[in-house]
Amino acid sequence: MLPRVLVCGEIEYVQDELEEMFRGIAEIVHLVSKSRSHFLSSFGPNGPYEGTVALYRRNTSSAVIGKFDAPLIHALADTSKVRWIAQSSSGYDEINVQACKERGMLVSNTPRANEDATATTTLYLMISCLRRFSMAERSLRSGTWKTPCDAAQTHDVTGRTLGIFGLGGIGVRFAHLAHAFPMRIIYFSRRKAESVPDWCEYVSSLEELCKQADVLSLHVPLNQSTAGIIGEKEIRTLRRGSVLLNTSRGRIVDQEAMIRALEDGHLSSVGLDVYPNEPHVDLRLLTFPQCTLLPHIGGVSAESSRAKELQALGNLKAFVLGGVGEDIVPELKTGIGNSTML
Ligand SMILES: O=C(O)C(=O)CO
Repeated sequence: MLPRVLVCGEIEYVQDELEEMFRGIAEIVHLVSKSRSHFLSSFGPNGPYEGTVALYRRNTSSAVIGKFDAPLIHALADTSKVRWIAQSSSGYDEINVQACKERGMLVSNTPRANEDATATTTLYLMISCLRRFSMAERSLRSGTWKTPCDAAQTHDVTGRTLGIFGLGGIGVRFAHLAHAFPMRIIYFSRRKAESVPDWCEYVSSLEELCKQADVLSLHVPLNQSTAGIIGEKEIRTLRRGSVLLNTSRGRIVDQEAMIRALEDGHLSSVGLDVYPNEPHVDLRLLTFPQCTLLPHIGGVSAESSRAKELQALGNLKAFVLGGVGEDIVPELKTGIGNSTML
C-alpha cells in the first residue's frame, strides 16, 4: 500500500500536475473533515487519513480544523504517522514549530515563491501612501473628484530614505525595486546580509533604522522575538510624518501604538496588507483616508500562487521519496526552536 499524503486546503493551480507528481509514490487524499475532532480521529484504522505520512497545508484549512497549535500537533503525533508538514506560504506562524520539534515532525515553507509578488505589493503601498493614490481614487469613485486630496500632503518617492527591517528574500527584492527611484536604502537584520549591493547600507540597530528612515518597511517573520517589536518607542523614534509599511504579519506591530501615532499625526500614513486578527480589521483604521489598506493579498498572483503550490508539493515529494524534503524552516534546521505559534 502506498503511503498517503493529505491535502489540507485547496490546490488551485497545479491540479493537473498533482496526480502526475505523486503517481506510484503516494496516494493523495483530501481533507473531508468538518471539525477538528473529526480531523484528529480520522488517522486511525479505516479512517479516511489512515496511513498518512505527510501533510500539505494552507492557512485556509484553519477555518475548519483550526491552527496547527501545540494541542493539534501533539494529538497528530499521538494518532498518526505524519512526519512532515509542507506549509504552502512563506509565513508559518500558524504552525507551532516548537511542538513539531518535540514530536519529531519537520515543517517546510515556500520562501522564494512569492518574493516578487510581496515586494511589488510593498512598493505599491509605499507609492500609494506617499502620493496618496489610493485616497485619490476613492475620491474620484465617490464623485468628489480630487477632494479631499491636498498636494501639500503628497510627497515624491525619489530622494527619501527607505528603512527595511529584515533583509530576507522579500526585503532584498523590495530594495531592488525601490532603488530604481532612486531612494537612499538602509536596512537592519538579525545579521548583516552577505552579497548585498553597496547602495543598501546596513545600520547597527532597529533604533538607528527608525531614526533615519522616512519610510519603514517590515519584512521579518512573526515569532516570539518579533511579536510587537514595532511598538510605541520604535514608532516615536521615526521622524514626524513618516510612513509605516507592513506586508509581513500584523502582530509584528503594536496596533494601538500605531493608531495613536496616526491620530496625532506622528505617522503621516500607513500601508498595510496584514492585520493582527485577520480577517477582522480594526474599524479605526478605516477612519484614516490617507492610509492604503489591502486584504492580505501581498503574495497573491497567478504566477506566485502556482509557484507556491509546486514548491510545497515538491518538498512533500522529496520527503516521501527520500525521507527529507527541502525548505525546512530555520528553527528546525538549526535546532534553536525559538519560534512558537502566537
Ligand atoms: O506567503 C505568505 O506567508 C504571505 O503571507 C503572502 O502574502
